[in-house]
Amino acid sequence: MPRFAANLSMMFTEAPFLDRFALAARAGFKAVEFLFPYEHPAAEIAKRLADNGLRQVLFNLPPGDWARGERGLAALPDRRGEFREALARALDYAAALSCPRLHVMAGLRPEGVPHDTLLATFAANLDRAAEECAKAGVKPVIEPINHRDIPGYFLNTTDQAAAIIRALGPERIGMQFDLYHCQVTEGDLVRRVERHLPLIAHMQVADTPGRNEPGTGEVNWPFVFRRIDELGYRGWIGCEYRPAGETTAGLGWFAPYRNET
Ligand SMILES: O=C(O)[C@H](O)C(=O)CO
Ligand SMILES: [Mg+2]
Repeated sequence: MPRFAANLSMMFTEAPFLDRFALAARAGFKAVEFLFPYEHPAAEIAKRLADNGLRQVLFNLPPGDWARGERGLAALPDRRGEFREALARALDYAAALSCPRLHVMAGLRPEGVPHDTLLATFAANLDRAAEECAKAGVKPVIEPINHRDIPGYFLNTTDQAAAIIRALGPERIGMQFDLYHCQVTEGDLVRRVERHLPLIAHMQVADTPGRNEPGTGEVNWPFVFRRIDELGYRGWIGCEYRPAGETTAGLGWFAPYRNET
């Protein structure tokens, strides 16, 4: 059965961030992910994880100035120093939280910079991240993101991500396969999971078109989850969705999987 992790950046937002760990545990989750932990001391988050019997399965490197619209640094040639600092900071938190995956966000395509320059920067930064992460027992992951949610994001399709991962080594870099983004950009979900399965190191889910919980939109999730299980995927699926209403009221979809996490 698939294993689901609560995304504490998008779920349980009825409560302050540090209180969401207990709510996720009470709802039956055994693992969590979120976007960014950096507003809180790592020790504080580690305590919440321990107190609630939760595993941390993923979070993101610092993305630049998120409030100003920045969405990652890794493909930006003039931000390489900042990327190195972001990587070091993320690895400090990953050690404190025993987190096995770090999402390396590529960033938005700057005007007038050739694609090959961005790609070479992304590859060089990922190569460095893979080296540093390997020493810490962490796997960096990259995620294709649809251009409706993040116009201009550098990494957009699963094939683009797969080519980068294969060039750098799938044992060093993994794919963060967000089923929501794949449905928006490419569709053909199950065939794309089958195609990229050897490269997939983390998954995320939200229904389309609203990015709400599974069962609120157009995808037959019981079929997709059953196929993912049949394919032998044993990683985590992060619930990176905006609850349509109160979080626990929307967890009916999770009931068949609750004991698996
Ligand atoms: O938005 C997403 O799907 C990504 O997972 C993310 O980390 C932030 O953009
Ligand atoms: Mg995602």
